[in-house]
Amino acid sequence: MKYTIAVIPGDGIGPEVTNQAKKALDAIAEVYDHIFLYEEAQMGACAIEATGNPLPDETIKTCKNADAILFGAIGDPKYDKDPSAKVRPEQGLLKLRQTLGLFCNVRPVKAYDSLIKNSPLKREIIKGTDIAIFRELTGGIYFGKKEVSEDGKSAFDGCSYDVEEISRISHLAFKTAQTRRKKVTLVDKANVLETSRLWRKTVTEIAKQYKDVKLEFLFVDNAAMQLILNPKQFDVILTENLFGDIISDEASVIGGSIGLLASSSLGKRNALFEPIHGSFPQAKGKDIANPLASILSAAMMLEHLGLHEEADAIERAVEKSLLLGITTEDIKGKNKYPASTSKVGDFIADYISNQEDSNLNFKNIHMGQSTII
Ligand SMILES: NC(=O)C1=CN([C@@H]2O[C@H](COP(=O)(O)OP(=O)(O)OC[C@H]3O[C@@H](n4cnc5c(N)ncnc54)[C@H](O)[C@@H]3O)[C@@H](O)[C@H]2O)C=CC1
Ligand SMILES: CC(C)CC(=O)C(=O)O
Ligand SMILES: [Mg+2]
Repeated sequence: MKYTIAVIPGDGIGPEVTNQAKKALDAIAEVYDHIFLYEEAQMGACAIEATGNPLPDETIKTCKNADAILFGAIGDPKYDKDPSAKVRPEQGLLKLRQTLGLFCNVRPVKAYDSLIKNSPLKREIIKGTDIAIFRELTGGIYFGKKEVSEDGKSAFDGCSYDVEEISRISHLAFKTAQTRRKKVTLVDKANVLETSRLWRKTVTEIAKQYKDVKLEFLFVDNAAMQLILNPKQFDVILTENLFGDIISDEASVIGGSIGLLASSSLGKRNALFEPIHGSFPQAKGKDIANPLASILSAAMMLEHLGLHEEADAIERAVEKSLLLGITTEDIKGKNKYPASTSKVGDFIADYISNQEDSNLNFKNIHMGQSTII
């Protein structure tokens, strides 16, 4: 089959990690006889430099016409250091999510057995953790009215949600829970916020349609603590935009690194796949960033396209790389011969191409010094 994939590499490490995801997809295309047509588009700081606009119309058009969108990351210190900048890379991403109506951001978090021994968290606490975070992506405070007073001495960010915005993601969260361990935890701040009280009321009503799913509530401050103390209590976490953004970065510690966490952003017509991390500018051009979150985002994209076997093939390759220690320094540490970004990508692609060959000798897979089997 032929698929058109809009690719938005973005800024910082975005292009490097997206290139590795494309290597994995190219290997899949070869093994499973597909054609992936990549249509590259600009967004973020690079788009501001080139056009003055963080989300050019051309990018929106490319995304709308594609079967799926693969995105790297945006963001640049030039804008982070300048609070008065009126045009910012992040506006591009927010506008794309809003324009395409990508309201449901799914962020899976799992503890890989092969990484648990190196975790700062206790083995018995994280072993077996498997959480799906459902983060609302086009509402809440990120999209509310913003104001700065004329004298610059006060600022305002409004947060609003309506029943429809809460309902559509909640149904997806409950349906997913039905295929998993049948539990949804709504994370909110309903002891303080009106928007959170609307979430509780709406989700409680919706839960009546999913009687086989248990619904629990946690305040976000407690949820942040519970994630570290007892992450196995969670199956599906359902939450609003800001809370989901924050607790998913926290939850990535359970997974071993933020460089491992992939996500899908789903709308009615379009779907975008991206790592949860940002543009990690300190690593730009150094070939040290972990590409696995981007590669696993490509796997989520294949799953979305109905290519289940192909998605599994990528996941198996990722698990193998973790098992063999063919990993970047965020997982391995700087002093233990970490593999570079591109070497990890090469390994994943080679493994996909050759995994049917049970006699594959991993020592020969272009890993140079990082081959330690
Ligand atoms: N979806 C997106 O495009 C996002 C963009 N950003 C933007 O990214 C820029 C940097 O933001 P930060 O807060 O520093 O977040 P970040 O996620 O880029 O980096 C935070 C830390 O996570 C680690 N990290 C991130 N990605 C990694 C990878 N692939 N491999 C290994 N380690 C990794 C690094 O230790 C890094 O210092 C900012 O301009 C921000 O606005 C931030 C979050 C999401
Ligand atoms: C860069 C922001 C717009 C959002 C963010 O941090 C995220 O989606 O993870
Ligand atoms: Mg974030």
